[in-house]
Amino acid sequence: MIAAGAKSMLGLLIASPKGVSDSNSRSVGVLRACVSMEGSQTMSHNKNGSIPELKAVNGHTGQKQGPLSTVGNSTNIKWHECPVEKVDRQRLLDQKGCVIWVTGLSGSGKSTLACALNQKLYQKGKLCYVLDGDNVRHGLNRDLSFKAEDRAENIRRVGEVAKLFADAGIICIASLISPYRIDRDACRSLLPEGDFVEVYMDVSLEVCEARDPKGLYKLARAGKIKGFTGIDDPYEPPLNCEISLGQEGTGTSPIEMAETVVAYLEHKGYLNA
Ligand SMILES: Nc1ncnc2c1ncn2[C@@H]1O[C@H](COP(=O)(O)OS(=O)(=O)O)[C@@H](OP(=O)(O)O)[C@H]1O
Ligand SMILES: Nc1ncnc2c1ncn2[C@@H]1O[C@H](COP(=O)(O)OP(=O)(O)O)[C@@H](O)[C@H]1O
Repeated sequence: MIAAGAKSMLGLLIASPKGVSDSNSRSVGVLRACVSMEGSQTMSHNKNGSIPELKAVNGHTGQKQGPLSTVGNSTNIKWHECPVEKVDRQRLLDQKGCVIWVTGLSGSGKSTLACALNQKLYQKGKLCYVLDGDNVRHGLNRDLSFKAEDRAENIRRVGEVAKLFADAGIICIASLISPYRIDRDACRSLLPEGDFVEVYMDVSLEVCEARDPKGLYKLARAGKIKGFTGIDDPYEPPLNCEISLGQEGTGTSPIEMAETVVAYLEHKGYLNA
């Protein structure tokens, strides 16, 4: 996709996470598309074979704007603006950054859908990243248990990370049980209207329990796992999600479900800048 001139270089660099939500719940940028060109070398990208012009070139590498703020326990902080903005990254990628939030019981098919969707979008040349609950608990969230406040913190962190990916212009697929409505709604409120797409895996407990691919329901029923979602811990289904999958009469294979989500994204204009 990227044809670089001999001495040109394009990198997606992860900058230090300075971002916090301001009062407008503005998207935060920590992924910066950095372009370095030497001499007359040029880089080509996108359909026209050229790097899109920056929306606003202000001749400096960044500046701190606005008054000092206090956000949570962080005092005397200032927002740092960069000349490369979300809109520029989106034009580079020819897509719009957003969060596909997949919620449902354990065994409802969240991870399977996330991977099938990632694959479909990849085949369309779209950049995605999957944040899977199980996987994120291997690293960033390894300090969290399954008690209610830790699940809330799990969702909050993944919501913030997903917001950063969306700000990077990436289609971020977050697949977590995320059992509590209030936590999912808090993640929704971090993003601009429309950029949070809640996908509910509407698969009954009976079906999930019959699948039981990890044997966890069996352990929970035997009392060997306490506080298991659906057994002795609650799951609150969404009231107003964008997409509901898994009901009788709709395409229920992972591929059909992924196609439903792709069609939604296409219809809403997320697959073009
Ligand atoms: N008590 C309890 N309740 C529910 N799930 C449990 C529990 N203990 C371990 N697991 C395993 O952890 C996976 C869910 O992690 P999540 O981060 O998605 O959960 S949550 O959103 O914080 O509720 C979940 O993975 P999935 O089956 O992919 O959903 C389980 O394998
Ligand atoms: N659409 C589907 N139809 C039938 N079985 C599915 C479907 N999606 C996933 N599965 C199966 O259900 C089990 C749980 O899927 P998984 O994606 O791991 O769920 P979750 O991430 O919600 O725990 C796996 O054995 C998987 O092969």
